[in-house]
Amino acid sequence: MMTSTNGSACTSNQHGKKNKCNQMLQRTWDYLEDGEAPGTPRTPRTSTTPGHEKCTFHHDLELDHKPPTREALIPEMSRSYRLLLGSLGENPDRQGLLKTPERAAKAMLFFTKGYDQNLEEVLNDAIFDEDHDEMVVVKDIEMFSMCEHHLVPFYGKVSIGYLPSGKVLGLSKLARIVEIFSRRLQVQERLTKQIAVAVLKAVQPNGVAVIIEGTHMCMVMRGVQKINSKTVTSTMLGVFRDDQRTREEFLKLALGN
Ligand SMILES: Nc1nc2c(ncn2[C@@H]2O[C@H](COP(=O)(O)OP(=O)(O)OP(=O)(O)O)[C@@H](O)[C@H]2O)c(=O)[nH]1
Repeated sequence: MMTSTNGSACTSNQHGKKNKCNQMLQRTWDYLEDGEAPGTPRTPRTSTTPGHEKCTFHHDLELDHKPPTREALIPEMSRSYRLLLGSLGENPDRQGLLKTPERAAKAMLFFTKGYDQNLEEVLNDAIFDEDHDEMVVVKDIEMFSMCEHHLVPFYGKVSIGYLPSGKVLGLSKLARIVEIFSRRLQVQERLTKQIAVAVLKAVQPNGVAVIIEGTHMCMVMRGVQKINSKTVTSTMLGVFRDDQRTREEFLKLALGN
C-alpha cells in the first residue's frame, strides 16, 4: 500500500480544463443523486421498517425488509444447499456432509456480506480537511468477489487513485470501499465503477481512477479453461478522464513495481 506525492502531478487547474472536468463530475453527481448507494439498482424502496432505511441488501433484492438480519437467511439457504447435495447424487445425511449445508450457507453469506454494508457506516467520518491537491494512490488492494453468472469466485487486485480537493480519506477506507462492493455478486466492470463512484461521493475530489486486474475462476476451472488469462478494467472520472498526463501518472504509479 502506498501514498504517492509527486511534484509533477497535474490538477484540473494547471491544465486549464476545469470546466470540462466539472462537467464530467457533474454528470457523475447527477447519477449519484438518483441512488443512495453507488451502483445500487434504482428500485423503489417498499419498506418503512424503522432502522432499515439504509439497508442496501434488502433494497437490492427488492424485499420488504424480511427477514430482519442476514443470519435469518441461514435456515432457508441451508435447505437449498441440502437439496443441491441431493441433486448431485450425494447423501446429505452421511457423516461428512451433515453440517455442510449450514457451513455453505454461512460461507455464501460471507462472500456476499457487502450487501449489508453502506458507505456512510464504513467511512465512519474518516474524512479529513487537508490542503493537499496532489495524487493519492493506494495500490494492490486484494479483492475477492463472486461472478454473478456462474456463482464462482473471481479475485485480484485493485488500485485506486484520486486528486483531493480539500479533503482526504482515511487510507484504510479505500480498501473498505473495495470490500463493500466486491463482497457481492458482481461483474468486474460494475465493481470498478462502483468503487470509483464511492470515492467520488466520499471526498468530492478533482478526479478518481480505479484499475482492477482480476482472475475469473469461471474461465479457469471450467468453460474455456484459460488459467493464465487476466481481465483488466478501469474507470477514470474527472481529471483522470480528461487529462492524459494525469492518467499516465496514475497508471505508472499503480502498475509500476
Ligand atoms: N464482462 C464480463 N463477463 C463476465 C464476467 N464474469 C463472467 N463473465 C462472462 O459471462 C459470460 C456468460 O456467458 P454464457 O455463454 O451465458 O455462459 P457460459 O456458457 O457458461 O459461457 P462460457 O464461460 O464461455 O462457458 C462468459 O463469457 C463469462 O466469461 C465479468 O466480470 N465481466
